[in-house]
Amino acid sequence: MVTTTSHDSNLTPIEQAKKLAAFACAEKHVHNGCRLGVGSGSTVKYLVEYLKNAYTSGKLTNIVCIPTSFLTKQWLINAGLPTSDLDSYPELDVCIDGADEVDAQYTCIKGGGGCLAQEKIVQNASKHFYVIADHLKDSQKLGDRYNFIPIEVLPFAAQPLLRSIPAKFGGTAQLRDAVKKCGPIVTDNGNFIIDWSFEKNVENRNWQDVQIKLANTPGIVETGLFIGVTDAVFFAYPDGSVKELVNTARKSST
Ligand SMILES: O=C(CO)[C@H](O)[C@H](O)COP(=O)(O)O
Repeated sequence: MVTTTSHDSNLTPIEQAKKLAAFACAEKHVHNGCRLGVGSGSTVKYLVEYLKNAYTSGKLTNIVCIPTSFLTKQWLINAGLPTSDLDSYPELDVCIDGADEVDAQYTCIKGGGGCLAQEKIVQNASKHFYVIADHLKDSQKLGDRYNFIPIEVLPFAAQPLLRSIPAKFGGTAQLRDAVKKCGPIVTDNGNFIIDWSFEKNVENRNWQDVQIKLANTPGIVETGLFIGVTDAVFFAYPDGSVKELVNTARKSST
């Protein structure tokens, strides 16, 4: 029996929404033979559930999954899904990932789970990028829903960057602390995360310009800003509805 239904009455409304978004997106955009980038985070866990069901039932065949984090890799392996890496599959068809916030221009903040560098690398290797999210991540303007931009930095550069990022761009910056470890979070790449709380009252901020300046700063590995790369977002609501918002600007450029 194919069990790709997404309804689960044991889930809270918000978890149910995450699951609905993941299932609806995968149902539409993951095809047989797909080389699939698999994002990170609690919404992606439902994507892995969908893939496991569809793959073991024979509904999906010949797929290969490329994880964006250590934890996603473990989930994929435990689910018995064919799992590989960018060394073997440097070009992917589709990447599906969660987000912390998506604005009206489809710009995303990612990295709440600290996996932003590998997520961006896998997204960049993929022809299409789809975001799955519950409705709480849907915003008009970055900052309406989420408070900071995660930035992965080399540990060697962390202290100067904690001063220079707010000095150049405003707001405040802090090193992300691990919960059960005495010290900062260490990413899958051995780096630290600076959470930059940007000022919310800046009108028409040019995020592309901010991204370019941050990316050109020595010691910054990557930022959680995903600009101009999202083909569509699947937002799901606790009432069971799912909206696919297609980025028409992106469609005409691909
Ligand atoms: O970017 C991410 C991890 O680095 C996640 O996709 C983002 O934080 C959303 O996570 P969740 O689905 O748990 O809300």
